Amino acid sequence: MSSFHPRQVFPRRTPGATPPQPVGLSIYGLIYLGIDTRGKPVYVTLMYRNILLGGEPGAGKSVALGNIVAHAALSTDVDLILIDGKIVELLPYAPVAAEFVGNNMDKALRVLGDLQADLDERYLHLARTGRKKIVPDDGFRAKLVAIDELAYFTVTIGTKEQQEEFRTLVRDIVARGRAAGIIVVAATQRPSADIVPTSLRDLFGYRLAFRCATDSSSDIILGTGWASQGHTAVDIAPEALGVGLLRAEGGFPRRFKTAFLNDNNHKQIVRRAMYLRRAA
Ligand SMILES: Nc1ncnc2c1ncn2[C@@H]1O[C@H](COP(=O)(O)OP(=O)(O)OP(=O)(O)O)[C@@H](O)[C@H]1O
Repeated sequence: MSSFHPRQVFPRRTPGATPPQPVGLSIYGLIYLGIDTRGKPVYVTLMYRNILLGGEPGAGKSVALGNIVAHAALSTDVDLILIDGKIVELLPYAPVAAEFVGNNMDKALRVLGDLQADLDERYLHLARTGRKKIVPDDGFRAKLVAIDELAYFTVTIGTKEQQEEFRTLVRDIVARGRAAGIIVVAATQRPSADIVPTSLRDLFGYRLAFRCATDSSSDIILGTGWASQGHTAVDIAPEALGVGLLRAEGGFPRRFKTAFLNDNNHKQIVRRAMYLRRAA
């Protein structure tokens, strides 16, 4: 499995040497998220998984989401579907996205509807071949769906019916997508039971809680009972931007700080991703 290393994406050039072949990352590889309290790197593997990010406004969700989207952009084996109610967070990646949705409920529903139809086709293929998950040889490309601010589409914009339709589509894509090579990365600054009901939360293999106002909000992301065992995102200091608790399926929450890519880093990554994707 490949892990992110700047040399891999920006290979060293020797004057006069044959230019190196462009080398991208892979969505099947490890995705670098940051560094833990013992100084160890923290990675996630998102293929066949989903990740939920929650926490107070300004706690670091978009930065973490940006790290994941950056890795996916540099991975030529995945298509990006970006749904960003705030528009500005993911907009820099629009040039390398298969779909970019801003604050537009109709478009969000259309894009999610298309994903659901794609999902049906993938499951039909799995049924025909008698297998349980899509592999690269099946000819279906992996897709990464990043949603920045779930609540924006489930309580703020659109009609009640549209919000319900959005919820239903997201739940189906999260539930069935992992085996079919469709990954969902969803963020919310409102970790409450109406935005993230337990039945939806439990479908996410990875949960990442940034600073939360209450133990119950922290538990809504990490899972019921963790706060009472001392694992709560409430005790993250307000000034500890980018510090969060990451829990992988069946594991203990692990405290770490996300890597930080500034606007210029993102611009460079998008340029590189455009080049890699053209060459692929
Ligand atoms: N790992 C980090 N290292 C340094 N600074 C960080 C880190 N993570 C976040 N920050 C700082 O905190 C600010 C807010 O982070 P971010 O936009 O990710 O928050 P958010 O949780 O997405 O907020 P909102 O819900 O309001 O969108 C960033 O602009 C950045 O200045």
